[in-house]
Amino acid sequence: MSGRVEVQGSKNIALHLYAAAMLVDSPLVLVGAPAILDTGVCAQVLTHAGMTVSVDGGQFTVAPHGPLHPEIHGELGRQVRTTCVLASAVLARTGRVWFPYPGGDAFCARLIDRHLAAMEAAGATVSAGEDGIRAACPQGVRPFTVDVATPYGPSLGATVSALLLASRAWGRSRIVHPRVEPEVTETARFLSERGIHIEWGPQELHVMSRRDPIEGGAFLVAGDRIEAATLLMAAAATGGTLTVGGISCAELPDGLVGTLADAGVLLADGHGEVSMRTAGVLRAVETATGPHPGLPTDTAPQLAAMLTQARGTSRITERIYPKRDTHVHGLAAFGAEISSRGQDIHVHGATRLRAADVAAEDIRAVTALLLAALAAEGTSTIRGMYHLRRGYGHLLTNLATLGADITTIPEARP
Ligand SMILES: CC(=O)N[C@H]1[C@@H](OP(=O)(O)OP(=O)(O)OC[C@H]2O[C@@H](n3ccc(=O)[nH]c3=O)[C@H](O)[C@@H]2O)O[C@H](CO)[C@@H](O)[C@@H]1O
Ligand SMILES: C=C(OP(=O)(O)O)C(=O)O
Repeated sequence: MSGRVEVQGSKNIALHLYAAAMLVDSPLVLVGAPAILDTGVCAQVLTHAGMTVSVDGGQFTVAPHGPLHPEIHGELGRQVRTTCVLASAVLARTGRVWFPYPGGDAFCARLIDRHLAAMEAAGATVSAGEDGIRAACPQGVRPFTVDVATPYGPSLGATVSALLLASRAWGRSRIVHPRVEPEVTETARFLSERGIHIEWGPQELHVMSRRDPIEGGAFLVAGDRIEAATLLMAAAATGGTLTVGGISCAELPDGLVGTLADAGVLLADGHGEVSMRTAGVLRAVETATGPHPGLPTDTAPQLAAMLTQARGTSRITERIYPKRDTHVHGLAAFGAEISSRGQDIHVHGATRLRAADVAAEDIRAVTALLLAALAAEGTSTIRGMYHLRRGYGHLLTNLATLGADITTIPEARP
């Protein structure tokens, strides 16, 4: 598959900005909002909380009017991962909130204790029930110190929750062991541009907020580095060449660029685009996911699919989640020599994949299976497109532009 395509705005950056949007006191437009199911769900969450929201042509427009309803809608909140971050914004604004347990991909336990610790540190009494969690601080949130480290490294989501709480805590707050991922730095840039003073130390983040209104204005959502990685790997797995617009090499994490280079996938920076070619047959790699700028955990399933076409035995070690391997049995159905043991996934190649009928359980697993189907001989059927639509707006159209022949069949939602 070869050609030129554009990535849309980043799913995971946009999802955190939708939460930050609940802090503004005047209209805000997020430009480049991805056309994904999660964007629609967040728009409804904000509407339920009392904001006026419209989503049109990549513009997510939000206007506050009056006090917020202190609740994240139960059914909606259970559909996205950033529920605690959305709840932190409501708590920061109203001094109370009820929210359901988060949704998102269920590839393993995804704990939320650090989000709750940030709420408690900001003065809230937090009580967890069967259906959801209530947090209340009738006097409003106050400046605080919270450590967002977990056994798997600092939490990205909890860092953003703490940032949002600190932005309305009127004083100086400290976030210890923050996660420095683009989702965090872009949310911090959004807040800084709106008058929240943020200082980055080696192990700490200091946030100074004053009682001034937080103005909306406009903010551009950065390109989706995970979608770009998915497209690059799809082209590499099928022996093609590709140019991806809407992103630059500087936005691709070093761990991703280095792993691709080791596999023989060479990238070159253009003007706001990345070009890719392969240096002969793909080679096996030994790599591990890790904090930014390491190899993102959200690219590991697609990488496993690409490595089925690489000569030798590859090893991908997962360091963010204890186990993220729901793609492994699906790839094996295509004839891939792949196994999962503890945090390691081994792939032996190069394998001539054969068409398969498979079902995917989460967003990156579904794209890994799609990559395998494109590299395989024959026509495959992949179920679970709901997961794809949750995070990719026009991946199928992009793949078709590059030469894939894909037909979508309506299926019931899980
Ligand atoms: C640091 C990192 O790579 N984060 C990834 C994580 O973000 P997300 O924000 O969803 O997850 P976190 O960074 O919060 O979680 C990372 C790890 O910490 C644990 N944890 C988290 C919060 C908490 O309160 N307690 C706790 O123990 C989680 O179970 C997980 O093992 O998943 C997203 C979707 O795959 C990815 O886009 C992010 O890149
Ligand atoms: C797991 C992911 O998403 P979520 O956190 O929304 O489930 C992902 O983006 O790879």
